Amino acid sequence: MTTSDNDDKGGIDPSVQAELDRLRGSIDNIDAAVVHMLAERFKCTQQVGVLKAVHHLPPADPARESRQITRLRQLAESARLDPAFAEKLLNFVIAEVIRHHETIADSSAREGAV
Ligand SMILES: C=C(O[C@@H]1C=C(C(=O)O)C=C[C@H]1O)C(=O)O
Repeated sequence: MTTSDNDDKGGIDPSVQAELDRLRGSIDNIDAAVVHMLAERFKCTQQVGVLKAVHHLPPADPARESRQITRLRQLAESARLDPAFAEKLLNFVIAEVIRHHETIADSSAREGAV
């Protein structure tokens, strides 16, 4: 990017705009895929939450999480993604899943008490 990429009216050079639009189109597609993949993942984890509540298993499984983090860090390294970022992202998602599992377990316990 140089100052010559902007015209006198402060607009963006059409070829730069075209490249920006192309890249942003791909970013939008990737974001949509991420949302759809997360939605599918949460559909599965909700079912795991019900299974755990019915069988009185704890909402969190730290041993499983630790295996997932090891695996995801390796995948991130081979994909040239920062492994620390991949770990943070997984922990963020897992924390939300555990919160859901706790809610499912609470409502299951309340239903059992009726
Ligand atoms: C989904 C599960 O429950 C929790 C959530 C996990 C996840 O989101 O990947 C992993 C381990 C558990 O703490 C599970 O036990 O598999």
